[in-house]
Amino acid sequence: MNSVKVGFLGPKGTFSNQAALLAKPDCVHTSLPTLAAVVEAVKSHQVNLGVLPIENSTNGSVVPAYDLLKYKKDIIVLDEILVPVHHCIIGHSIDKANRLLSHPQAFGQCTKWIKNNLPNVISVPVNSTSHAAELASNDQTGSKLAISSQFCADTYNYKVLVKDVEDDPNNCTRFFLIASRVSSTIPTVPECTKEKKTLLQFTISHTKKLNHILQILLQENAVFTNLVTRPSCHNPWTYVYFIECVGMSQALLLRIESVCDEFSFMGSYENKTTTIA
Ligand SMILES: O=C(O)C(=O)C[C@]1(C(=O)O)C=C[C@@H](O)C=C1
Repeated sequence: MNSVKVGFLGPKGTFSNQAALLAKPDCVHTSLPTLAAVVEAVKSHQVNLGVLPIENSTNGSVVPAYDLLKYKKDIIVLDEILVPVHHCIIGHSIDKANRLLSHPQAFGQCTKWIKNNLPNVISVPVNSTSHAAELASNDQTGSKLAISSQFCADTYNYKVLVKDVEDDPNNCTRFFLIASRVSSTIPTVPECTKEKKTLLQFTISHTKKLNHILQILLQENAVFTNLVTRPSCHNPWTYVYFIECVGMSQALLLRIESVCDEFSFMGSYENKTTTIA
């Protein structure tokens, strides 16, 4: 066990906990109550690393995670971690239930099962799948169910009523492994190379500059793997852009930066999702 601390959205038993164990099995894993607490713990060096759910293959971008990365020049992404996500129903009784608890992302990944099996049950969003499982398992009235994981059920010996309720059996969530850009214990300035995936964050003075940036990427055969926009929160209908692409180079970074108002190279890491054929 090494002394490097990895923060994750807890309590223990979340998919974020699984991501931390997958990425850094020999580190100290620190449970935190919210995604904001994970980012803050990294920034304040309470932990050396953090895992942040960023995108699900069924439900799309984890918007709160992107909003936590907005304008954060002191956070760097060191890696992406893919966790297969199989949801189960935890609780005491399907028939008595009138509330279904889980993380909001989980509801969006289990829409078919919920519609077919619990059409009249009220979905109640809570901070994480393991918190949901704790509430449902401790509810003696039997009125609460949770969407959570077998990992969580095994961790606390909770009762699993139904397995694999996700819409897509290939359901998978992508996590960023984040660190403080100014870290004494972690090498945090990954080299930007053509083979790796690179994450950039920027703002532009006019949307037509996005065309220019796309043209620059096209000229250099860089391949887009993801593009997310979030409101700038400075002026209506202006955005912070997060782009990931393979084939970035230092020279390309400088050309893109010259077009942007604000620009941040947020990290470069092994591409685990996109075949660049
Ligand atoms: O609640 C958890 O178990 C989490 O780790 C969060 C989270 C997410 O934010 O997407 C992670 C993976 C799943 O997609 C469901 C929820």
